[in-house]
Amino acid sequence: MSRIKRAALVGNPNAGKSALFNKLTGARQKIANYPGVTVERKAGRMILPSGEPVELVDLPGAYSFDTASPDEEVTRQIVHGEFEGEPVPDVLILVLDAANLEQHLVFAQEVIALGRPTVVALNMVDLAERDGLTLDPAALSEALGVPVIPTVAVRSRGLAELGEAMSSASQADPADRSRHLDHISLPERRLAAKHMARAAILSRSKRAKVERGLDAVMLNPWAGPIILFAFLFVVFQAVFAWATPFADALEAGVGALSAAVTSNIPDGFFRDFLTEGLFAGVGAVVVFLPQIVILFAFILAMEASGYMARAAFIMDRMMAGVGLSGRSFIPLLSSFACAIPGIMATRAIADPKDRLTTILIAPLMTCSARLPVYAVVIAAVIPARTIGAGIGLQGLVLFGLYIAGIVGAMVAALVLRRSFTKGEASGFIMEMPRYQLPRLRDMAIGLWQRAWVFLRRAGTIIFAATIALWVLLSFPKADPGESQVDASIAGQIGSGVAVLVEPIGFNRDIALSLIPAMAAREVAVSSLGTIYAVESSDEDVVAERVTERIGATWTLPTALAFLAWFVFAPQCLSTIAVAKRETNGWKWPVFMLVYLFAAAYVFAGLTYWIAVAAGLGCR
Ligand SMILES: Nc1nc2c(ncn2[C@@H]2O[C@H](COP(=O)(O)OP(=O)(O)OP(=O)(O)O)[C@@H](O)[C@H]2O)c(=O)[nH]1
Ligand SMILES: [Mg+2]
Repeated sequence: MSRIKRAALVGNPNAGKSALFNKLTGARQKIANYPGVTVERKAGRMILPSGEPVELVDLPGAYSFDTASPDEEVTRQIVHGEFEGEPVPDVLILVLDAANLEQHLVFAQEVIALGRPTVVALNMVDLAERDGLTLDPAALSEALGVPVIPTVAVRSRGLAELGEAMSSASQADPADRSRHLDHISLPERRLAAKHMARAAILSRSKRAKVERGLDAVMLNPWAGPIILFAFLFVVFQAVFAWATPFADALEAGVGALSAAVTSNIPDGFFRDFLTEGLFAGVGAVVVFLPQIVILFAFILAMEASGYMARAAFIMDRMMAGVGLSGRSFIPLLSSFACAIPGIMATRAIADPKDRLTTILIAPLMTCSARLPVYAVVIAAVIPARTIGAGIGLQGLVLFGLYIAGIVGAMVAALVLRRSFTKGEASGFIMEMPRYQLPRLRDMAIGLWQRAWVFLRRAGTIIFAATIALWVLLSFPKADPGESQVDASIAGQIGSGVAVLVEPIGFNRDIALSLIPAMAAREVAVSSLGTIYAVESSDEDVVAERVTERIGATWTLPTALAFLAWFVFAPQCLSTIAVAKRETNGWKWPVFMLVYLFAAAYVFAGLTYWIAVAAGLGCR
């Protein structure tokens, strides 16, 4: 008996490959309802019903083996056994969207023509049923010459049968598989797909399509953008309004812990480390967990429902205006979470210059690491009141900062496309995924993963950068009456840097916080927390909240300039590292650093001087 060692999931984008992969291996790969989610190979272990272990590889979706984009190239190489260090898979699991059969059968013929042991997972049969389709898997199997197993990946339906079919497929006689599907042209494949789909669909009820009605509104050239804009507006209102009670509770918790430490641990190095470094510093970032969770709840719902691809479609026209296509929109929207997956997602963009431009502007999209920075300053200097119709002023300012990032990105793209990455905008074709209600379980897992990422950052990079700063702030010890910050090594360095940033309205504390914040943006908040705690430790044992100190010591022009700085400043080492990897060298990441820092300096300066000129400087 021949044993299967390796199997690979292939198929069109958004067929449900990763959903199947997760169920078969117990992994938690990202799945979302738009094409181009998976951009690199991921391996996991599945156990066949016979007890045999198999290495299963999840691949990026592809439309054809005539590859256009870097992610499709990975799929082509692995399936053809050309991927370095990876033997050719023993069995291919060809995943088809049952509700989109005709389109998916075009690439399916190319896969089957390879003549390798293949099993078809006819996935999403639940959606096909919802659309009123009755399918005949046997007829499809007959037409394709390979076994066809109906599955519903997200409900684990059909998995055992799929496993059985994999075992027998690897044992089938190779002669059975020669279907002579190769050497036929694309138009011929399209025609054959049409016939096969017709034969496999037994009946099609005339059920009214909810989708079409919905899309008539969602994709309408007038209503579409208004709905998208309104949706984003609600998101940022919610980030402030809904999070407040939770954030307050967390803040009280951190305060109570700090107070408990102060009263139970004797005065000294260790106590200062806990209260000034850990609670005042790292704690100042952790309290933004509720905001992060709310933001991600919206992003995940947008991804799962199928609205993400609609948003890309709506934005395509505007993107074309700056020389990009709607293709760039999804990587850019992913960058709202974090620029790293955003930059990775550009692998789905075929045109190299489109892709490079998108990588270069991705850091301008407001990532979730900026949220604590924005939120802390907004809470400190913008009054928490409504400006009528229940619209919160703080949420409005936050929304404005996100818009500033988007506008900045568009202007940057416009300039880049006429200079460094010159070229025409390429066309945009994307299939619209079906609308689906987000599944609660998937949402919960997604939120948990994001919360965990945030907390892990707090416990690692933010912790390390803050503690390093705290140590530099604590030595040498100040003489009585002298400020500890002024006396410390960090204070000396801060005063040096302050000379550079004073023209744009930054004070010494800001200058000081910007240096460790090169590691990650949130470190600006934890650093300010630690700086203020060190400064106030004599009078006030329990650290004062950062927001109160900022409100009391910064002028409004300074606070606004600080916000403008963070719209542009590329303060994230990991983003630079990923940009280096994805562009194969240092040239573009260095370019990115230079242009973004220059923009940050200019715009922070402009903001400061305009605000001062407008008389906002008076308290
Ligand atoms: N209703 C239903 N939804 C499914 C099924 N399988 C997957 N989905 C959903 O379809 C969407 C796409 O699933 P993915 O697993 O990300 O698709 P993929 O083939 O990996 O897509 P790419 O990585 O872009 O190539 C997700 O929103 C899934 O939750 C299914 O059998 N039924
Ligand atoms: Mg996938």
